[in-house]
Amino acid sequence: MEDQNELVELDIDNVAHGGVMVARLDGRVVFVADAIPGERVLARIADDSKSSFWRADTVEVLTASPDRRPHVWAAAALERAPELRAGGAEFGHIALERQRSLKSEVLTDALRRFGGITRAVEVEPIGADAAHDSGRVDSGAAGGTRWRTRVRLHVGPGGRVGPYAARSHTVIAVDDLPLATEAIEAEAREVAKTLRGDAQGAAAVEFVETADGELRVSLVPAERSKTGGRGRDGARGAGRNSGRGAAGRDRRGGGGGSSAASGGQARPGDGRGRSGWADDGLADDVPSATRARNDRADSRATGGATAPRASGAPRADAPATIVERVGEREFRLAENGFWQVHRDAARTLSRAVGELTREDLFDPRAANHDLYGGVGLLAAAIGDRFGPATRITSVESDATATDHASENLAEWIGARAVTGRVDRYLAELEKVASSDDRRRLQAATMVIDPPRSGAGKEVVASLIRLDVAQVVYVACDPVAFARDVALFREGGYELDAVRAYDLFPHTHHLETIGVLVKP
Ligand SMILES: C[S@@+](CC[C@H](N)C(=O)[O-])C[C@H]1O[C@@H](n2cnc3c(N)ncnc32)[C@H](O)[C@@H]1O
Repeated sequence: MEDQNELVELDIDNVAHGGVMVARLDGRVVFVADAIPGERVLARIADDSKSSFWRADTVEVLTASPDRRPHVWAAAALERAPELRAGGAEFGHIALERQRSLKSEVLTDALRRFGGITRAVEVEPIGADAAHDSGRVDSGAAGGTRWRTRVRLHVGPGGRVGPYAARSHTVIAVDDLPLATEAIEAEAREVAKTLRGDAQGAAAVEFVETADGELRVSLVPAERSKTGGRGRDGARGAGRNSGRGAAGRDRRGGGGGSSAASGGQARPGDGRGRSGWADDGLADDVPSATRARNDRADSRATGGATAPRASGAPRADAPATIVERVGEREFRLAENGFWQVHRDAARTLSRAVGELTREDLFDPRAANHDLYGGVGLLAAAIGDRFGPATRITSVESDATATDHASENLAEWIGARAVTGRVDRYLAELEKVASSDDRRRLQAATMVIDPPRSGAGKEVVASLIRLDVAQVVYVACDPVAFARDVALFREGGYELDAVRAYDLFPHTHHLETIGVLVKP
């Protein structure tokens, strides 16, 4: 029997959820990183502690897939020792089209195993990667790069700034950040130089570039970084010093983590692991010390690259408000607030939600909701699609986001934003709803965009009991989505339209939108 660190030859069978591939060794499942189905690889056993499955890292490709490409990020390539490969681009060695077909297999498999539905769903490219299909010119570079407008890097020993290595918390040095916007990459380079030797007590650095090119940088203090920042689930965490440019600002990521939960049996991880800048860092509660820095004009003057600047004046605790844009519409949000990571994601999701919501089931005067609403992005998409008379309530656990949602939705007189946990909000609604309320809820469209763990039993059960007309479900985890779909099906709903988007190229992540209706 092989041991950890032993080299084995493996034939790669298929893809698992979580960015790893499946091989078998003496009948045991082995989850293999940096491989492609159809390949034969030499792999090093990295974890043999579980009886049901092992993990391994590819060290050499013996028979290459025709879809193998030079890794989009040298820091994550096979040429590096597995423990020094950057995390957060676990599909970067695969042709983009094949990446999408692998994601499609994962979604299709999840729907079949967990949702009881046989339906193949294509994963569609977005932004510049879709431009050749649509004829539309989008921002960002093609080839799945330069889309990440939110990045978290970590500070290691000696003030080394970099991503975590894949599947570990080792901070590794990198020369570039090809998935990040060019401005973030340039800024990260400067910040890394500044912090080298004097990390200023920071454990992480978080970067945001807004739609208007404003760059915000935050230092996350060591004492608070362990509580994380905010992932897709919006969990609160780290405090930080924040400001525009060179050291002081933050945000979350959509891609990320060496997640897993392969098609239902053995699982290579918990699906929310952290790796590299894909670890969704989003911090809160910013104390003091801002570094004022490049604004858009500065960025332009320097071709997007921004020079470092010494720390500026201290600032108040409250995070600054930034502006993001979807088409002509502006969204105000806290600099550390949730916003989609890919520069074209907000637009893609807004459009998809508008298009997929069933018009025949939509009643503008019903008790429509945008659950897990953030700053109101999807409520606005519904308002834009169905007009000024649209009634819609956004429910969001983050009070600052709710305040911003109220502002962002101000043009719809029937729109309001509520701070609360969705499960509690719905439970209360069930308790207090009058018969008129119940009729309005029965006619309602519920947009739900929960964290990676999904809406879960309680929320789905409430929506079923409220007997709502349709649920437009935006999901960043295909397995959690499929599980919730199964619950809806048990409650008499069926999955109507479903589409999926490659919002996180070169990672294993994908976004799915499904509409659930009563047949
Ligand atoms: C995936 S984001 C979606 C936000 C928004 N729909 C968008 O696209 O910008 C999920 C949001 O849910 C919030 N959230 C997480 N758990 C929640 C809960 N149990 N109840 C209410 N909101 C929650 C987070 O703060 C975050 O803003």
